[in-house]
Amino acid sequence: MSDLAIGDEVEVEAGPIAHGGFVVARHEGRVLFVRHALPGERVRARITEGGPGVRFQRADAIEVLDASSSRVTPPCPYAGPGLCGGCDFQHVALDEQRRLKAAVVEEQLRRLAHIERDVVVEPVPGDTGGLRWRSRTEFAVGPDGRAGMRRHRSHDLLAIDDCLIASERVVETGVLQGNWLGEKAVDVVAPSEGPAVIVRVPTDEADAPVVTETVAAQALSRDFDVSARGFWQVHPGAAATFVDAVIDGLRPQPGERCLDLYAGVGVFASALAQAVGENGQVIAIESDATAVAQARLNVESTPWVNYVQGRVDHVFGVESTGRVAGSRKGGRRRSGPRRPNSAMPPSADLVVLDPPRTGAGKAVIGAVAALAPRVLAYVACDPAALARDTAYLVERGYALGSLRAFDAFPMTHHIECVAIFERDET
Ligand SMILES: C[S@@+](CC[C@H](N)C(=O)[O-])C[C@H]1O[C@@H](n2cnc3c(N)ncnc32)[C@H](O)[C@@H]1O
Repeated sequence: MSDLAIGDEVEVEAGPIAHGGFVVARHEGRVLFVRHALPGERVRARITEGGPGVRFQRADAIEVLDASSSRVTPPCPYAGPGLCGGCDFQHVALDEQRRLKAAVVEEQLRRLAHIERDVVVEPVPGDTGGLRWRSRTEFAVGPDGRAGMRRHRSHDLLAIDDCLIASERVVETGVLQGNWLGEKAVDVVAPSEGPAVIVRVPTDEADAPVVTETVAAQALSRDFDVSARGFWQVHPGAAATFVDAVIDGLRPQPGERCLDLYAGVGVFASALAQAVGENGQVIAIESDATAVAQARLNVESTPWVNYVQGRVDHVFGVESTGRVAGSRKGGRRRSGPRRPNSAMPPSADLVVLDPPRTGAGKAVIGAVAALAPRVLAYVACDPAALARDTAYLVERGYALGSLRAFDAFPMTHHIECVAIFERDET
């Protein structure tokens, strides 16, 4: 067993890409998760986390001894070992970033759901070389009041004078030149319409303005109001792309009953409402009170959408195990019987699930499957959560149909998938 300590340096051969954007390497039997390396490269890696006796350690590739042909000079001067914790793929050619992300989705599906699938990662329409796409960026504030980025897995602040993935409109607010002394962070939002806004976090968070975001999808073309601190896809092309992928996969018919779970301000609920018409029904569930208040206004013109505020597991009358997004660190969900909310129907034709990174979980998947929908669309920002929930859906008699993967977060390891599940009639 290796007894490497933090700060030690070793020469290693970089193996395959892993979930989280690291490559897997081995040193004297110990697994190293190495940042800033590419599969097949020989690198000098410095241990950054984990000491003797742990199962794996983290490391950063501080020198490339034998480079991959897919390696490029990072466009951003703040990307690299020990620097900004944001972008971890700036050293990778854009096409190869997408191949690596595809490999991660394939590997998670194989390992956690026992499904073999070739995945192709598509660019989001309108993407310009993977830079200047981020319409919402939260900057940390240092003790001197300057806004910047945190170093990887650290509270240390890196002062920056530009962020190449942030939209020009975000940077042009002057946020990086301002003095934000006394704030924990500043959030800058460049909505589809109106000027970019700066929100101080957390002092006047409660006063975050409402901004307008426009979705120009084939399935839907309209504006949505959303709090500047609320959830909205950060790539300007993403919301419309996901709406179209979901509607293409579900093929809603007039009069159908749909559920939109983890519904945010109503982007999928609204597209479903339009597709099923006034003889149909959409029940949308969202836990965040501000998002629900905005959603009710956003879907006002389609009164056949019923918004229910609450946690999806509680509304279904089940209790998920595991950590809840936003709960105390390490907190566990209580277990015990609950009653489903009276708004819950006995059956549904179509279901959209768009959970946070933790996924929906076995209990929610079980409750959804019990409604026997003919098709489900699962919008996933974490391939491991998608693969786990896929396994639960397969156990409940659903088969994975189409799977589309989108590069909605270029220059980072993150990816978004839209998976379609149909009842397995075989
Ligand atoms: C990935 S976002 C999707 C929002 C929306 N579908 C969209 O595309 O704009 C996940 C949403 O789930 C909400 N959420 C998180 N945990 C939840 C839970 N347990 N029950 C209901 N909503 C939850 C969040 O507030 C957030 O709005």
